Amino acid sequence: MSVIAAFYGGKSILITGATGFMGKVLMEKLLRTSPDLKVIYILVRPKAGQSLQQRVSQMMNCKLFEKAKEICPNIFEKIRPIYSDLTKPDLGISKEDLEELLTHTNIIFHCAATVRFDDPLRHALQLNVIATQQLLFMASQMLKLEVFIHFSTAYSNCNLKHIDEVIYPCSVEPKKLIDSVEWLDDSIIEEITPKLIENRPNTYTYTKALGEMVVYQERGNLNIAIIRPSIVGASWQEPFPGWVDNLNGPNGLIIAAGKGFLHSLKATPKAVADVVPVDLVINLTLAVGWHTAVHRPKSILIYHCTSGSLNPCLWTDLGFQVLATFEKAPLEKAFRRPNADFTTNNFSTYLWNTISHMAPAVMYDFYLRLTGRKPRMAKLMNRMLKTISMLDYFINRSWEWSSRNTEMLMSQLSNEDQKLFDFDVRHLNWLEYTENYCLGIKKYLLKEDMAGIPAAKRHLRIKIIRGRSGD
Ligand SMILES: CCCCCCCCCCCCCCCC(=O)SCCNC(=O)CCNC(=O)[C@H](O)C(C)(C)COP(=O)(O)OP(=O)(O)OC[C@H]1O[C@@H](n2cnc3c(N)ncnc32)[C@H](O)[C@@H]1OP(=O)(O)O
Ligand SMILES: NC(=O)C1=CN([C@@H]2O[C@H](COP(=O)(O)OP(=O)(O)OC[C@H]3O[C@@H](n4cnc5c(N)ncnc54)[C@H](OP(=O)(O)O)[C@@H]3O)[C@@H](O)[C@H]2O)C=CC1
Repeated sequence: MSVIAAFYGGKSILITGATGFMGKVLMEKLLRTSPDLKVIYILVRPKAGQSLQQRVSQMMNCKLFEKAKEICPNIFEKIRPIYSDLTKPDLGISKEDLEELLTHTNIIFHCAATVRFDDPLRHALQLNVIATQQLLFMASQMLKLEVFIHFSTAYSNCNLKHIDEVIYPCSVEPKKLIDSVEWLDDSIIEEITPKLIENRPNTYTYTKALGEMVVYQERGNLNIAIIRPSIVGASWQEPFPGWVDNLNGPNGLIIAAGKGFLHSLKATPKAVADVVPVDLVINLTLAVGWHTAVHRPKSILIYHCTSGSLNPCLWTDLGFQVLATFEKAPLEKAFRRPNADFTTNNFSTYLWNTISHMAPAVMYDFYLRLTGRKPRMAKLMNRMLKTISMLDYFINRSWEWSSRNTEMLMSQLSNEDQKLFDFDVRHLNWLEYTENYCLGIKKYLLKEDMAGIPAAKRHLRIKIIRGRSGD
Protein backbone atom coordinates (compact mmCIF):
# COMPACT_ATOMS: atom_id res chain seq x y z
CA MET A 1 0.00 0.00 0.00
CA SER A 2 1.33 3.45 -0.91
CA VAL A 3 1.93 5.55 2.20
CA ILE A 4 1.45 8.80 0.24
CA ALA A 5 -1.79 7.70 -1.44
CA ALA A 6 -3.14 6.52 1.94
CA PHE A 7 -2.27 9.89 3.50
CA TYR A 8 -4.63 11.75 1.14
CA GLY A 9 -7.48 9.28 1.81
CA GLY A 10 -10.38 10.91 3.72
CA LYS A 11 -8.83 14.38 3.38
CA SER A 12 -10.50 17.68 2.39
CA ILE A 13 -8.14 19.41 -0.01
CA LEU A 14 -8.24 23.00 -1.23
CA ILE A 15 -6.63 23.82 -4.59
CA THR A 16 -6.24 27.30 -6.07
CA GLY A 17 -5.49 27.48 -9.81
CA ALA A 18 -7.14 24.08 -10.38
CA THR A 19 -8.27 25.16 -13.85
CA GLY A 20 -4.65 25.84 -14.86
CA PHE A 21 -2.07 23.52 -16.42
CA MET A 22 -0.51 22.21 -13.19
CA GLY A 23 -3.71 22.38 -11.13
CA LYS A 24 -5.51 19.99 -13.48
CA VAL A 25 -2.69 17.43 -13.38
CA LEU A 26 -2.57 17.72 -9.58
CA MET A 27 -6.30 17.12 -9.27
CA GLU A 28 -6.18 14.20 -11.71
CA LYS A 29 -3.39 12.41 -9.86
CA LEU A 30 -5.07 12.92 -6.49
CA LEU A 31 -8.36 11.46 -7.74
CA ARG A 32 -6.63 8.54 -9.46
CA THR A 33 -4.32 7.52 -6.64
CA SER A 34 -6.49 8.45 -3.63
CA PRO A 35 -10.08 7.95 -4.85
CA ASP A 36 -11.17 7.73 -1.20
CA LEU A 37 -10.23 11.36 -0.50
CA LYS A 38 -13.18 13.25 0.99
CA VAL A 39 -13.45 16.33 -1.20
CA ILE A 40 -11.39 18.65 -3.37
CA TYR A 41 -12.45 22.28 -3.00
CA ILE A 42 -11.39 24.25 -6.05
CA LEU A 43 -11.42 28.05 -6.14
CA VAL A 44 -12.71 29.00 -9.58
CA ARG A 45 -13.53 32.34 -11.18
CA PRO A 46 -16.44 32.37 -13.60
CA LYS A 47 -15.83 32.78 -17.31
CA ALA A 48 -18.19 34.73 -19.57
CA GLY A 49 -21.36 32.79 -20.33
CA GLN A 50 -20.47 29.78 -18.15
CA SER A 51 -21.61 28.84 -14.66
CA LEU A 52 -18.98 27.43 -12.29
CA GLN A 53 -20.44 23.95 -12.69
CA GLN A 54 -20.36 24.19 -16.48
CA ARG A 55 -16.75 25.33 -16.38
CA VAL A 56 -15.77 22.43 -14.17
CA SER A 57 -17.74 19.86 -16.23
CA GLN A 58 -16.08 21.08 -19.41
CA MET A 59 -12.67 20.84 -17.79
CA MET A 60 -13.28 17.32 -16.45
CA ASN A 61 -14.66 16.08 -19.75
CA CYS A 62 -11.28 16.04 -21.39
CA LYS A 63 -9.01 13.07 -22.06
CA LEU A 64 -6.79 13.95 -19.11
CA PHE A 65 -9.44 12.73 -16.64
CA GLU A 66 -10.49 9.51 -18.46
CA LYS A 67 -8.41 7.15 -16.31
CA ALA A 68 -9.34 8.96 -13.09
CA LYS A 69 -13.03 8.59 -13.96
CA GLU A 70 -12.64 4.82 -14.33
CA ILE A 71 -10.98 4.54 -10.93
CA CYS A 72 -13.20 7.09 -9.20
CA PRO A 73 -16.67 6.81 -10.80
CA ASN A 74 -18.21 9.42 -8.45
CA ILE A 75 -15.56 11.94 -9.49
CA PHE A 76 -18.01 14.86 -9.81
CA GLU A 77 -19.17 14.37 -6.21
CA LYS A 78 -15.56 14.68 -5.06
CA ILE A 79 -15.10 18.11 -6.65
CA ARG A 80 -16.67 21.11 -4.95
CA PRO A 81 -16.16 24.30 -7.01
CA ILE A 82 -16.17 27.49 -4.98
CA TYR A 83 -16.63 30.90 -6.55
CA SER A 84 -13.56 33.01 -5.99
CA ASP A 85 -11.67 35.83 -7.65
CA LEU A 86 -8.25 36.08 -6.10
CA THR A 87 -7.93 39.75 -6.97
CA LYS A 88 -10.97 40.66 -4.84
CA PRO A 89 -10.99 41.41 -1.09
CA ASP A 90 -11.25 38.16 0.91
CA LEU A 91 -10.53 36.40 -2.39
CA GLY A 92 -14.15 37.02 -3.38
CA ILE A 93 -15.34 33.99 -1.36
CA SER A 94 -18.86 34.11 0.14
CA LYS A 95 -19.38 33.88 3.93
CA GLU A 96 -21.01 30.44 3.72
CA ASP A 97 -18.24 29.01 1.54
CA LEU A 98 -15.59 30.52 3.78
CA GLU A 99 -17.22 28.89 6.81
CA GLU A 100 -17.10 25.50 5.11
CA LEU A 101 -13.44 25.93 4.08
CA LEU A 102 -12.38 27.07 7.56
CA THR A 103 -14.10 24.11 9.19
CA HIS A 104 -13.05 21.28 6.90
CA THR A 105 -9.84 21.98 4.94
CA ASN A 106 -6.91 19.69 5.79
CA ILE A 107 -4.51 20.52 2.98
CA ILE A 108 -3.94 23.56 0.72
CA PHE A 109 -2.17 23.56 -2.64
CA HIS A 110 -1.73 27.15 -3.79
CA CYS A 111 -1.11 26.97 -7.57
CA ALA A 112 -2.94 30.08 -8.82
CA ALA A 113 -0.78 32.83 -10.24
CA THR A 114 -0.36 35.05 -13.23
CA VAL A 115 2.47 33.51 -15.24
CA ARG A 116 2.55 36.23 -17.93
CA PHE A 117 5.91 37.86 -18.41
CA ASP A 118 4.49 41.21 -19.50
CA ASP A 119 1.94 41.77 -16.73
CA PRO A 120 1.97 45.26 -15.21
CA LEU A 121 3.51 45.16 -11.74
CA ARG A 122 0.21 46.11 -10.06
CA HIS A 123 -1.63 43.08 -11.45
CA ALA A 124 1.23 40.63 -10.89
CA LEU A 125 1.55 41.92 -7.33
CA GLN A 126 -2.19 41.54 -6.76
CA LEU A 127 -2.22 37.90 -7.75
CA ASN A 128 1.22 36.55 -6.89
CA VAL A 129 1.70 38.43 -3.62
CA ILE A 130 -1.48 39.95 -2.17
CA ALA A 131 -3.66 36.90 -2.96
CA THR A 132 -1.00 34.68 -1.35
CA GLN A 133 -1.06 36.91 1.72
CA GLN A 134 -4.86 36.67 1.93
CA LEU A 135 -4.82 32.92 1.48
CA LEU A 136 -2.27 32.58 4.30
CA PHE A 137 -4.53 34.66 6.53
CA MET A 138 -7.45 32.39 5.67
CA ALA A 139 -5.27 29.31 6.29
CA SER A 140 -4.29 30.61 9.73
CA GLN A 141 -7.97 30.42 10.75
CA MET A 142 -8.53 26.87 9.53
CA LEU A 143 -9.30 24.44 12.31
CA LYS A 144 -7.96 21.24 10.76
CA LEU A 145 -5.22 22.45 8.44
CA GLU A 146 -2.23 20.09 8.32
CA VAL A 147 -0.15 21.58 5.53
CA PHE A 148 0.05 24.51 3.10
CA ILE A 149 1.96 23.91 -0.17
CA HIS A 150 2.98 27.01 -2.09
CA PHE A 151 3.99 26.90 -5.78
CA SER A 152 6.81 29.22 -6.68
CA THR A 153 9.31 29.02 -9.54
CA ALA A 154 12.97 28.04 -9.77
CA TYR A 155 13.41 31.40 -11.52
CA SER A 156 12.20 33.54 -8.61
CA ASN A 157 15.89 34.26 -7.95
CA CYS A 158 17.11 34.11 -11.55
CA ASN A 159 19.24 37.18 -10.81
CA LEU A 160 21.60 34.69 -9.08
CA LYS A 161 23.71 32.04 -10.78
CA HIS A 162 23.69 29.46 -8.00
CA ILE A 163 20.42 29.11 -6.15
CA ASP A 164 20.02 27.32 -2.83
CA GLU A 165 16.88 25.98 -1.22
CA VAL A 166 16.45 29.14 0.84
CA ILE A 167 14.27 32.26 0.64
CA TYR A 168 16.34 35.22 -0.55
CA PRO A 169 15.20 38.65 0.60
CA CYS A 170 14.19 41.27 -2.00
CA SER A 171 15.51 44.79 -1.59
CA VAL A 172 12.03 46.27 -1.02
CA GLU A 173 9.76 44.92 1.72
CA PRO A 174 6.62 43.36 0.12
CA LYS A 175 4.36 45.16 2.61
CA LYS A 176 5.88 48.56 1.77
CA LEU A 177 5.47 47.90 -1.93
CA ILE A 178 1.87 46.76 -1.50
CA ASP A 179 1.10 49.97 0.44
CA SER A 180 2.83 52.13 -2.17
CA VAL A 181 1.06 50.74 -5.24
CA GLU A 182 -2.26 51.49 -3.55
CA TRP A 183 -1.72 55.22 -4.03
CA LEU A 184 0.84 55.35 -6.84
CA ASP A 185 -0.32 56.15 -10.35
CA ASP A 186 -0.01 53.39 -13.02
CA SER A 187 2.41 55.51 -15.04
CA ILE A 188 4.71 55.98 -12.03
CA ILE A 189 4.58 52.27 -11.22
CA GLU A 190 5.56 51.53 -14.81
CA GLU A 191 8.47 53.94 -14.53
CA ILE A 192 9.88 52.44 -11.32
CA THR A 193 9.29 48.80 -12.30
CA PRO A 194 12.74 48.24 -13.95
CA LYS A 195 14.43 49.60 -10.81
CA LEU A 196 12.36 47.40 -8.52
CA ILE A 197 12.83 44.14 -10.39
CA GLU A 198 16.60 44.83 -10.42
CA ASN A 199 18.29 42.38 -12.78
CA ARG A 200 15.34 40.06 -13.17
CA PRO A 201 13.80 39.92 -16.67
CA ASN A 202 10.12 40.47 -15.79
CA THR A 203 7.44 41.16 -13.18
CA TYR A 204 6.56 37.46 -13.01
CA THR A 205 9.87 36.29 -11.52
CA TYR A 206 10.00 39.35 -9.25
CA THR A 207 6.51 38.93 -7.80
CA LYS A 208 7.09 35.19 -7.30
CA ALA A 209 10.16 36.11 -5.20
CA LEU A 210 8.05 38.60 -3.23
CA GLY A 211 5.40 35.89 -2.84
CA GLU A 212 7.98 33.65 -1.17
CA MET A 213 8.96 36.46 1.19
CA VAL A 214 5.32 36.94 2.14
CA VAL A 215 4.99 33.21 2.80
CA TYR A 216 8.00 33.41 5.11
CA GLN A 217 6.88 36.57 6.91
CA GLU A 218 3.25 35.52 7.41
CA ARG A 219 3.88 31.84 8.16
CA GLY A 220 2.79 32.09 11.83
CA ASN A 221 2.25 28.54 13.08
CA LEU A 222 1.42 27.18 9.66
CA ASN A 223 3.16 24.08 8.38
CA ILE A 224 4.40 25.22 4.97
CA ALA A 225 6.56 23.96 2.10
CA ILE A 226 7.48 25.66 -1.18
CA ILE A 227 7.91 23.92 -4.55
CA ARG A 228 10.15 25.60 -7.13
CA PRO A 229 9.85 23.96 -10.56
CA SER A 230 11.87 25.21 -13.55
CA ILE A 231 10.16 25.11 -16.99
CA VAL A 232 7.20 22.79 -16.75
CA GLY A 233 6.60 20.75 -19.90
CA ALA A 234 4.15 18.13 -21.18
CA SER A 235 3.50 14.97 -19.17
CA TRP A 236 6.17 12.28 -19.24
CA GLN A 237 4.15 9.16 -18.37
CA GLU A 238 0.98 10.02 -16.42
CA PRO A 239 -1.86 9.71 -17.01
CA PHE A 240 -0.39 9.28 -20.51
CA PRO A 241 2.68 10.74 -22.29
CA GLY A 242 2.60 14.13 -23.98
CA TRP A 243 -0.40 15.82 -22.36
CA VAL A 244 -0.24 19.60 -22.63
CA ASP A 245 -2.92 22.24 -23.12
CA ASN A 246 -1.40 25.73 -23.30
CA LEU A 247 1.05 27.85 -25.26
CA ASN A 248 3.29 28.73 -22.33
CA GLY A 249 7.00 27.99 -21.92
CA PRO A 250 8.51 26.20 -24.93
CA ASN A 251 5.12 25.13 -26.36
CA GLY A 252 4.45 28.17 -28.59
CA LEU A 253 7.95 28.03 -30.09
CA ILE A 254 7.76 24.27 -30.66
CA ILE A 255 4.58 24.89 -32.67
CA ALA A 256 6.22 27.77 -34.52
CA ALA A 257 9.12 25.45 -35.44
CA GLY A 258 6.74 22.65 -36.49
CA LYS A 259 4.69 24.99 -38.68
CA GLY A 260 7.84 26.28 -40.37
CA PHE A 261 7.55 29.82 -38.97
CA LEU A 262 10.58 29.62 -36.74
CA HIS A 263 13.76 29.24 -38.80
CA SER A 264 16.37 30.45 -36.38
CA LEU A 265 16.68 31.06 -32.68
CA LYS A 266 19.46 32.58 -30.63
CA ALA A 267 20.64 30.02 -28.10
CA THR A 268 23.98 29.88 -26.32
CA PRO A 269 25.44 26.49 -27.39
CA LYS A 270 25.91 25.17 -23.84
CA ALA A 271 22.70 26.59 -22.33
CA VAL A 272 20.66 23.92 -20.57
CA ALA A 273 16.97 23.44 -21.31
CA ASP A 274 15.83 23.06 -17.73
CA VAL A 275 12.49 21.49 -18.56
CA VAL A 276 10.66 19.21 -16.10
CA PRO A 277 7.58 17.15 -17.01
CA VAL A 278 4.38 18.26 -15.33
CA ASP A 279 3.60 14.80 -13.88
CA LEU A 280 7.04 14.68 -12.25
CA VAL A 281 6.42 18.07 -10.60
CA ILE A 282 3.05 16.88 -9.33
CA ASN A 283 4.53 13.64 -7.96
CA LEU A 284 7.06 15.69 -6.00
CA THR A 285 4.31 18.03 -4.80
CA LEU A 286 2.19 15.19 -3.42
CA ALA A 287 5.22 13.62 -1.74
CA VAL A 288 6.10 17.01 -0.19
CA GLY A 289 2.50 17.42 1.05
CA TRP A 290 2.65 14.07 2.80
CA HIS A 291 6.15 14.57 4.21
CA THR A 292 5.49 18.09 5.52
CA ALA A 293 2.21 17.08 7.18
CA VAL A 294 3.66 14.00 8.84
CA HIS A 295 7.13 15.27 9.83
CA ARG A 296 6.26 18.94 10.48
CA PRO A 297 9.77 20.36 9.80
CA LYS A 298 10.75 23.25 12.11
CA SER A 299 11.28 25.66 9.21
CA ILE A 300 9.81 26.11 5.74
CA LEU A 301 11.49 23.63 3.40
CA ILE A 302 11.98 24.57 -0.24
CA TYR A 303 12.08 21.89 -2.91
CA HIS A 304 13.75 22.55 -6.26
CA CYS A 305 12.26 20.58 -9.11
CA THR A 306 14.77 20.99 -11.93
CA SER A 307 16.54 18.73 -14.42
CA GLY A 308 19.82 20.46 -15.36
CA SER A 309 22.11 19.18 -12.62
CA LEU A 310 20.96 15.54 -12.62
CA ASN A 311 19.98 14.89 -16.24
CA PRO A 312 20.89 17.86 -18.43
CA CYS A 313 19.56 18.47 -21.95
CA LEU A 314 20.74 21.41 -24.07
CA TRP A 315 18.31 23.69 -25.94
CA THR A 316 20.16 22.86 -29.16
CA ASP A 317 19.66 19.08 -28.61
CA LEU A 318 16.03 19.57 -27.69
CA GLY A 319 15.53 21.74 -30.79
CA PHE A 320 17.00 19.13 -33.15
CA GLN A 321 14.83 16.42 -31.60
CA VAL A 322 11.75 18.63 -32.11
CA LEU A 323 12.60 19.00 -35.80
CA ALA A 324 13.28 15.27 -36.18
CA THR A 325 9.86 14.47 -34.73
CA PHE A 326 8.04 16.91 -37.01
CA GLU A 327 9.89 15.39 -39.96
CA LYS A 328 8.25 12.04 -39.11
CA ALA A 329 4.90 13.47 -38.01
CA PRO A 330 4.46 16.94 -39.53
CA LEU A 331 1.95 19.46 -38.27
CA GLU A 332 -0.94 20.16 -40.64
CA LYS A 333 -0.87 23.06 -43.11
CA ALA A 334 2.73 24.04 -42.36
CA PHE A 335 3.88 27.37 -43.80
CA ARG A 336 7.30 25.93 -44.70
CA ARG A 337 9.32 22.79 -43.98
CA PRO A 338 10.37 22.73 -40.29
CA ASN A 339 14.03 23.66 -40.44
CA ALA A 340 15.26 25.80 -37.57
CA ASP A 341 18.85 26.58 -36.72
CA PHE A 342 20.49 28.07 -33.65
CA THR A 343 22.42 31.31 -33.90
CA THR A 344 24.83 32.57 -31.29
CA ASN A 345 25.13 36.32 -31.68
CA ASN A 346 22.89 39.35 -32.00
CA PHE A 347 24.01 40.28 -35.53
CA SER A 348 23.24 36.88 -37.09
CA THR A 349 19.97 36.81 -35.13
CA TYR A 350 18.99 40.20 -36.60
CA LEU A 351 20.01 39.05 -40.08
CA TRP A 352 18.04 35.79 -39.86
CA ASN A 353 15.01 37.56 -38.40
CA THR A 354 15.00 39.84 -41.44
CA ILE A 355 15.83 37.28 -44.15
CA SER A 356 14.24 34.17 -42.79
CA HIS A 357 11.31 35.43 -40.73
CA MET A 358 10.03 38.84 -41.83
CA ALA A 359 10.87 38.78 -45.57
CA PRO A 360 8.95 35.55 -46.39
CA ALA A 361 6.03 36.74 -44.25
CA VAL A 362 5.85 40.11 -46.03
CA MET A 363 6.08 38.35 -49.42
CA TYR A 364 3.36 35.90 -48.48
CA ASP A 365 1.12 38.76 -47.32
CA PHE A 366 1.70 40.42 -50.69
CA TYR A 367 0.57 37.20 -52.40
CA LEU A 368 -2.49 37.03 -50.12
CA ARG A 369 -3.39 40.63 -51.00
CA LEU A 370 -2.96 39.94 -54.72
CA THR A 371 -5.34 36.98 -54.46
CA GLY A 372 -7.93 39.08 -52.60
CA ARG A 373 -7.28 37.59 -49.16
CA LYS A 374 -6.52 39.24 -45.85
CA PRO A 375 -2.79 39.45 -45.03
CA ARG A 376 -1.87 37.81 -41.70
CA MET A 377 1.68 36.43 -41.82
CA ALA A 378 3.62 39.56 -40.82
CA LYS A 379 1.34 39.93 -37.76
CA LEU A 380 1.97 36.31 -36.78
CA MET A 381 5.73 36.70 -37.29
CA ASN A 382 5.78 39.83 -35.15
CA ARG A 383 3.95 37.98 -32.40
CA MET A 384 6.45 35.13 -32.57
CA LEU A 385 9.39 37.55 -32.44
CA LYS A 386 7.84 39.24 -29.40
CA THR A 387 7.49 35.85 -27.68
CA ILE A 388 11.11 34.99 -28.52
CA SER A 389 12.31 38.30 -27.08
CA MET A 390 10.43 37.53 -23.84
CA LEU A 391 11.91 34.01 -23.60
CA ASP A 392 15.43 34.95 -24.78
CA TYR A 393 16.67 35.47 -21.21
CA PHE A 394 15.82 31.84 -20.32
CA ILE A 395 17.20 30.24 -23.50
CA ASN A 396 20.58 31.93 -23.25
CA ARG A 397 21.52 31.35 -19.63
CA SER A 398 22.04 28.41 -17.30
CA TRP A 399 21.57 28.17 -13.55
CA GLU A 400 22.63 25.77 -10.83
CA TRP A 401 19.96 24.81 -8.34
CA SER A 402 20.86 22.80 -5.27
CA SER A 403 18.48 19.94 -4.56
CA ARG A 404 19.32 18.63 -1.08
CA ASN A 405 15.73 18.66 0.17
CA THR A 406 14.41 16.96 -2.96
CA GLU A 407 17.09 14.25 -2.66
CA MET A 408 16.39 13.85 1.09
CA LEU A 409 12.69 13.32 0.31
CA MET A 410 13.45 10.77 -2.39
CA SER A 411 15.44 8.70 0.11
CA GLN A 412 12.51 8.70 2.55
CA LEU A 413 9.99 7.19 0.14
CA SER A 414 9.04 3.51 0.27
CA ASN A 415 9.84 1.41 -2.82
CA GLU A 416 6.20 1.52 -3.82
CA ASP A 417 5.99 5.31 -3.48
CA GLN A 418 9.21 5.75 -5.45
CA LYS A 419 7.37 4.10 -8.34
CA LEU A 420 3.91 5.61 -7.85
CA PHE A 421 5.22 9.12 -7.16
CA ASP A 422 8.40 9.04 -9.23
CA PHE A 423 10.13 12.43 -9.26
CA ASP A 424 13.62 11.20 -10.07
CA VAL A 425 14.46 13.13 -13.24
CA ARG A 426 17.39 10.75 -13.90
CA HIS A 427 14.78 8.23 -15.10
CA LEU A 428 13.80 10.55 -17.97
CA ASN A 429 14.91 9.65 -21.51
CA TRP A 430 15.04 13.01 -23.35
CA LEU A 431 14.73 11.59 -26.87
CA GLU A 432 11.58 9.67 -26.01
CA TYR A 433 10.20 12.52 -23.90
CA THR A 434 10.73 15.19 -26.58
CA GLU A 435 9.11 13.02 -29.24
CA ASN A 436 6.06 12.41 -27.06
CA TYR A 437 5.99 16.11 -26.15
CA CYS A 438 5.77 17.13 -29.84
CA LEU A 439 3.17 14.47 -30.61
CA GLY A 440 1.21 15.62 -27.53
CA ILE A 441 1.25 19.20 -28.82
CA LYS A 442 -0.08 17.93 -32.14
CA LYS A 443 -2.82 15.77 -30.60
CA TYR A 444 -3.97 17.51 -27.42
CA LEU A 445 -3.14 21.17 -28.01
CA LEU A 446 -3.67 21.54 -31.76
CA LYS A 447 -6.28 18.73 -31.83
CA GLU A 448 -4.80 17.29 -35.01
CA ASP A 449 -5.72 13.74 -36.01
CA MET A 450 -2.78 11.32 -36.33
CA ALA A 451 -4.56 9.83 -39.36
CA GLY A 452 -3.85 13.12 -41.16
CA ILE A 453 -0.05 12.59 -41.12
CA PRO A 454 0.19 11.29 -44.75
CA ALA A 455 -1.74 14.36 -45.98
CA ALA A 456 0.49 16.66 -43.89
CA LYS A 457 3.56 14.99 -45.42
CA ARG A 458 2.13 15.48 -48.95
CA HIS A 459 1.47 19.17 -48.12
CA LEU A 460 5.11 19.59 -47.06
CA ARG A 461 6.44 17.80 -50.17
CA ILE A 462 4.46 20.21 -52.38
CA LYS A 463 5.88 23.17 -50.40
CA ILE A 464 9.43 21.86 -50.85
CA ILE A 465 8.99 21.26 -54.62
CA ARG A 466 7.41 24.72 -55.05
CA GLY A 467 10.22 26.24 -53.01
CA ARG A 468 12.85 24.57 -55.21
CA SER A 469 11.18 25.63 -58.46
CA GLY A 470 10.76 29.14 -57.04
CA ASP A 471 7.01 28.88 -57.60
C1 LIG B 1 13.34 24.44 -32.60
C2 LIG B 1 12.42 24.61 -31.37
C3 LIG B 1 13.07 25.07 -30.14
C4 LIG B 1 12.15 25.35 -28.99
C5 LIG B 1 12.85 26.12 -27.92
C6 LIG B 1 11.90 26.77 -27.00
C7 LIG B 1 12.57 27.63 -25.99
C8 LIG B 1 11.54 28.23 -25.03
C9 LIG B 1 12.09 28.64 -23.72
C10 LIG B 1 11.00 28.83 -22.70
C11 LIG B 1 11.51 29.36 -21.44
C12 LIG B 1 10.41 29.71 -20.46
C13 LIG B 1 10.92 29.82 -19.09
C14 LIG B 1 9.95 30.32 -18.08
C15 LIG B 1 9.59 29.39 -16.97
C16 LIG B 1 8.53 29.86 -16.04
O1 LIG B 1 8.54 29.61 -14.90
S1 LIG B 1 7.23 30.87 -16.60
C17 LIG B 1 5.77 29.99 -16.64
C18 LIG B 1 5.32 29.99 -18.04
N1 LIG B 1 4.89 31.31 -18.47
C19 LIG B 1 4.97 31.64 -19.72
O2 LIG B 1 5.53 30.91 -20.49
C20 LIG B 1 4.28 32.92 -20.13
C21 LIG B 1 4.92 33.51 -21.33
N2 LIG B 1 3.97 34.20 -22.16
C22 LIG B 1 3.64 35.49 -22.02
O3 LIG B 1 4.01 36.13 -21.07
C23 LIG B 1 2.81 36.14 -23.12
O4 LIG B 1 2.09 35.17 -23.82
C24 LIG B 1 3.71 36.93 -24.11
C25 LIG B 1 4.91 36.08 -24.59
C26 LIG B 1 4.21 38.17 -23.42
C27 LIG B 1 2.93 37.30 -25.38
O5 LIG B 1 1.92 38.20 -25.04
P1 LIG B 1 0.89 38.76 -26.19
O6 LIG B 1 1.64 39.09 -27.40
O7 LIG B 1 0.06 39.78 -25.52
O8 LIG B 1 0.07 37.49 -26.52
P2 LIG B 1 -1.06 36.78 -25.63
O9 LIG B 1 -2.05 37.77 -25.09
O10 LIG B 1 -0.41 35.86 -24.62
O11 LIG B 1 -1.78 35.94 -26.74
C28 LIG B 1 -2.26 36.55 -27.93
C29 LIG B 1 -2.55 35.46 -28.92
O12 LIG B 1 -1.34 34.75 -29.20
C30 LIG B 1 -1.47 33.38 -28.88
N3 LIG B 1 -0.20 33.02 -28.24
C31 LIG B 1 0.16 33.21 -26.96
N4 LIG B 1 1.39 32.75 -26.71
C32 LIG B 1 1.84 32.26 -27.89
C33 LIG B 1 3.04 31.65 -28.30
N5 LIG B 1 4.04 31.42 -27.43
N6 LIG B 1 3.16 31.28 -29.59
C34 LIG B 1 2.16 31.48 -30.47
N7 LIG B 1 0.99 32.05 -30.13
C35 LIG B 1 0.82 32.44 -28.87
C36 LIG B 1 -2.65 33.30 -27.93
O13 LIG B 1 -3.32 32.07 -28.02
C37 LIG B 1 -3.53 34.45 -28.38
O14 LIG B 1 -4.33 34.04 -29.46
P3 LIG B 1 -5.71 34.83 -29.81
O15 LIG B 1 -6.54 34.72 -28.57
O16 LIG B 1 -5.32 36.25 -30.13
O17 LIG B 1 -6.24 34.07 -30.98
N1 LIG C 1 4.05 26.47 -16.08
C1 LIG C 1 5.30 26.62 -15.72
O1 LIG C 1 6.23 26.44 -16.53
C2 LIG C 1 5.63 26.97 -14.31
C3 LIG C 1 4.67 27.32 -13.37
N2 LIG C 1 5.05 27.60 -12.09
C4 LIG C 1 4.07 27.96 -11.06
O2 LIG C 1 3.11 26.92 -10.97
C5 LIG C 1 1.82 27.45 -10.66
C6 LIG C 1 0.82 26.97 -11.67
O3 LIG C 1 1.22 27.39 -12.98
P1 LIG C 1 0.40 26.98 -14.29
O4 LIG C 1 -0.55 25.91 -13.95
O5 LIG C 1 1.39 26.78 -15.37
O6 LIG C 1 -0.38 28.34 -14.57
P2 LIG C 1 -1.72 28.57 -15.44
O7 LIG C 1 -1.61 29.92 -16.03
O8 LIG C 1 -1.97 27.43 -16.33
O9 LIG C 1 -2.86 28.58 -14.32
C7 LIG C 1 -3.08 29.66 -13.49
C8 LIG C 1 -4.27 29.39 -12.62
O10 LIG C 1 -4.50 30.52 -11.77
C9 LIG C 1 -5.86 30.91 -11.90
N3 LIG C 1 -6.07 32.33 -11.72
C10 LIG C 1 -5.44 33.33 -12.34
N4 LIG C 1 -5.97 34.50 -11.97
C11 LIG C 1 -6.97 34.22 -11.09
C12 LIG C 1 -7.89 35.01 -10.35
N5 LIG C 1 -7.89 36.34 -10.43
N6 LIG C 1 -8.77 34.39 -9.54
C13 LIG C 1 -8.80 33.04 -9.46
N7 LIG C 1 -7.95 32.25 -10.12
C14 LIG C 1 -7.05 32.83 -10.93
C15 LIG C 1 -6.22 30.54 -13.33
O11 LIG C 1 -7.64 30.52 -13.46
P3 LIG C 1 -8.38 30.70 -14.89
O12 LIG C 1 -8.43 29.34 -15.47
O13 LIG C 1 -9.70 31.24 -14.50
O14 LIG C 1 -7.55 31.66 -15.69
C16 LIG C 1 -5.56 29.18 -13.44
O15 LIG C 1 -6.35 28.21 -12.82
C17 LIG C 1 2.00 28.96 -10.63
O16 LIG C 1 2.12 29.36 -9.29
C18 LIG C 1 3.28 29.22 -11.40
O17 LIG C 1 3.93 30.36 -10.95
C19 LIG C 1 6.37 27.52 -11.69
C20 LIG C 1 7.32 27.19 -12.58
C21 LIG C 1 7.06 26.91 -13.96
